[in-house]
Amino acid sequence: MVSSSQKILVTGGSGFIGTHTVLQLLQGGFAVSIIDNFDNSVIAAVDRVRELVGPQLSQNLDFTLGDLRIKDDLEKLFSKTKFDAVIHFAGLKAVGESVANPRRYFDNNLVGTINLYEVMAKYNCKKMVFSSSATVYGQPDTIPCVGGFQVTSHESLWPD
Ligand SMILES: O=c1ccn([C@@H]2O[C@H](COP(=O)(O)OP(=O)(O)O[C@H]3O[C@H](CO)[C@H](O)[C@H](O)[C@H]3O)[C@@H](O)[C@H]2O)c(=O)[nH]1
Repeated sequence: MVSSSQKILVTGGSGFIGTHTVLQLLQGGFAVSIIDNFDNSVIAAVDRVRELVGPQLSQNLDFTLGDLRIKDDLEKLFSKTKFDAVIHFAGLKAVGESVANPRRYFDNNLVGTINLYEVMAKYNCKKMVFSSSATVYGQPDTIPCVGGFQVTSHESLWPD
């Protein structure tokens, strides 16, 4: 493995924003672990990241096929690796589907995130970047949204 300063767990790291983030992290000298259940991605996305960073930095990337709803999947990861931080992208995000099937969204997004927090706490991992959504701002008067915007009443269950 190439020398790297910190180890970051990226949940949902084979998804759209996840792969871009993993690429930047590897190029920035971090070691990265991805956990993803391939609900909305494929292994080819991880292979492409490896291709882009090259064989040397690829040694700093490992992948686990796992599901945040299954706490044991997280336990296995955290018990063998000390993570400096977690970046959490593993979530479902189709607004229409979240209204049609709220239980699926509750399980994936809420239960998965609670499991993640609990296992992080157990292993004393205290840094988390949570990827939220601009939909928490409803229909803002101006774009782009910035952090100080008021969070409004939501138009669907999903941002909640
Ligand atoms: O329970 C789940 C649900 C999803 N995933 C994975 O999470 C990744 C999510 O990536 P997508 O390409 O579907 O989504 P985006 O990268 O575009 O979405 C990102 O930005 C969204 C905001 O717009 C949300 O914050 C979301 O969590 C975050 O991944 C996918 O690989 C999917 O397989 C899991 O591993 N577990």
